[in-house]
Amino acid sequence: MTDTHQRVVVKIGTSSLVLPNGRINLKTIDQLSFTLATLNNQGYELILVSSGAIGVGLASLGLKNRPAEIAKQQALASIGQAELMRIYSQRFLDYQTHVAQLLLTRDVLDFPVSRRHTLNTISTLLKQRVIPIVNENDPVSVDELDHYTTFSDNDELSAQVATAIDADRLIVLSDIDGLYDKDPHKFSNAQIIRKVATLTPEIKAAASGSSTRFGTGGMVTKLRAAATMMQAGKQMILCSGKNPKILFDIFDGQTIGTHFGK
Ligand SMILES: Nc1ncnc2c1ncn2[C@@H]1O[C@H](COP(=O)(O)OP(=O)(O)O)[C@@H](O)[C@H]1O
Ligand SMILES: N[C@@H](CCC(=O)OP(=O)(O)O)C(=O)O
Repeated sequence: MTDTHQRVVVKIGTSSLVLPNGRINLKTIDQLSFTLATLNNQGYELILVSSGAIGVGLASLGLKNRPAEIAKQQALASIGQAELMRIYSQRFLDYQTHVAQLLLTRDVLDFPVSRRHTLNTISTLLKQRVIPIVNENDPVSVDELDHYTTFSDNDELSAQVATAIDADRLIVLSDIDGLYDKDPHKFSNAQIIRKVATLTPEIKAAASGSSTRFGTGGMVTKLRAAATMMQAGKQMILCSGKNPKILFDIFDGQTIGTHFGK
């Protein structure tokens, strides 16, 4: 292994898991499973934070658009999460690798006892060379009065998990290959930024929301995740999730996408 980073969280967003026509992107899921299984065999400790419950729920029911009602979104998430895990389990088993599901809410990581149990579960899985697949527990997540259980989204969730388990780095696989000086889906002259050492006001001003149909937080939530990682003295890499085999190049030490932090 040429890379010194041993424990790594990989986050993949809905727009990489669902095709523009709303169907499941089996090619990406297969490449992701193959790549993570191979890296797991090489001795890296990997945690996958996967979005896609609602997107896969929509695909399963043949629906085109995300419903506005929260109850319908939560029902879709519970349908899609089961199907998503079925696909992951099947694909990973093709590569002789077991996966496990962890559905988290914010309070689970906020309260010391549940936090400790969750982290113990993750480290036990890692010792057994099982890859934990984490998502927010969308069907039960609520924000009301003083009871906050939701993460703002999975970019934040992945940074919270990465710092809690003391991962060396977080790799965010997105529908875009890095941070640009403005949204490349809106400006054809946008330029990629390869290295971000500090989150300056100019960098923050460059980031806007998602302009894709399935994405949620856009670059704003990715910068928040980067801030969490950098505050903890850790690195975040933002790169394209189109072909997750790109992870091999990153683990080989190549500079791909945008690197935040050290
Ligand atoms: N400065 C920027 N650089 C790159 N992408 C940006 C920027 N500002 C906004 N975006 C948008 O953020 C999107 C990625 O976020 P999102 O759609 O939530 O994807 P994901 O599902 O991968 O989390 C890009 O496709 C792009 O439209
Ligand atoms: N927990 C939700 C995903 C939330 C989310 O942050 O999505 P994304 O912006 O696509 O990473 C789901 O599984 O549908």
